[in-house]
Formats: sequence, C-alpha cells, structure tokens
Amino acid sequence: MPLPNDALMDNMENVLMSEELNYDRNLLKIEHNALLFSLTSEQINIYNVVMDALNNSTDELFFVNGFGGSGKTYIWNTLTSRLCLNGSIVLAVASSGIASQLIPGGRTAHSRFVIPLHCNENSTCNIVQGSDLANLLIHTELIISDEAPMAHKVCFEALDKSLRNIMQIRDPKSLEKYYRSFQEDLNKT
Ligand SMILES: Nc1ncnc2c1ncn2[C@@H]1O[C@H](COP(=O)(O)OP(=O)(O)OP(=O)(O)O)[C@@H](O)[C@H]1O
Repeated sequence: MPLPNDALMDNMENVLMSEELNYDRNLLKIEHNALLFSLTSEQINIYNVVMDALNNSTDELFFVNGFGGSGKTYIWNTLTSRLCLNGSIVLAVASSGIASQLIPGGRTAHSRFVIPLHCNENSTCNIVQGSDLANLLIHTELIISDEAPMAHKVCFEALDKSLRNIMQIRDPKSLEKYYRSFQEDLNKT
C-alpha cells in the first residue's frame, strides 16, 4: 500500500481537504484511461503541456481558447482524473453556476474563493491565512477556471492578491508572482 502524503495527513481534520480527496481512485483510473485514449492530438498536446508543468513544478498559468464544443471541458476532465487518482487536489471553478455544473466537483469562482460580490480594484478574497480554505489552496495542485473571460478582471486581481499572500507558506517568492497573468494574454487576443 502506498503511504499517504505527510502534508495531507497533517490536514486530515480539514473538512474542505477531506471533501476534495474523497474519491474512488480505481474508478478514476478507469475513467482517465478511457478519456486519455479518446483525446484528439490537439487535446493531448494541451494535456501534455499542463502535465509537464505540474511534474516539473514550474507554477505556470495557461489560457486555453477554443470554440464552444471544441473539447475544452473534456481536457479538464482528463487532467482532473489523472491528478486525483494520484491523490492530488484539483479545484475546478467557473464564472457561472451553470458552467460550474459541467465540470466534476465544479463550483462558482465566487463561492470557492470567497470573491466579494461587489469586487473592485482594491478587493481581496475573504480567505484567512491558516484557515481550512487557505490550507486547501496551499495543497492544491491545479486550479481550473472554466469560462474565465466571463468574469471581470477585478475578480482575478482579488484572487491574485490573496493567492500571493497565502502561497508565501509554500513558496517565499510567491509575492513576486502573478497568478492572474493570463488576463494580460487575453487582452492581446
Ligand atoms: N476527444 C473527444 N472524444 C469524444 N468526445 C469528445 C472529445 N472531446 C470532446 N468531446 C465531446 O464533445 C462535446 C463538447 O465537448 P466539451 O464540452 O468538452 O467542449 P467545450 O469546449 O468545453 O464547450 P463549451 O465551450 O461550450 O463549454 C462533449 O459532449 C464532449 O463529451
């Protein structure tokens, strides 16, 4: 039997983390194999790029753009099943409630990250350092944000500020990083 990850064992009382880790890994393995086998070459390229970044811990941010129905959610599902079957935490959010229902374990970004409803340039998310939610974010391997361009940029700026603060525990250089950088790429398209 593989030993559980020490960091995760320290957080067994964290209900939010327990919820995210409560999945059937055998089922996920079957699901992942089926999904991976059916990916198109374009989808598999995206899958490989994201997996390489995760395996090399390069802390990258990717923006995937494609027409409706081109298979973006299919890639999120393949990535999620791959990471979860290894015991990793993946948080999937969408800007609307309907979009969030289409991804496994999906929540709205406002609900998941406690983004203020009336968000402005000075807003931050209501996440207290050391709280269950902060620890969940620290141990999260991948955040998937579906329909991201539908949200106002101040929401991403609020999340960016909060993540930079929270992630200091795991990465002392986090304050110099920009978790919102895809918004800049988006502005150029
Ligand atoms: N490689 C694939 N093999 C089989 N079916 C696929 C594949 N990729 C996508 N599909 C199917 O195509 C349909 C549309 O895919 P998906 O929902 O992932 O698109 P999307 O880009 O996320 O769409 P939207 O932008 O509207 O949310 C779904 O029914 C999905 O199961």
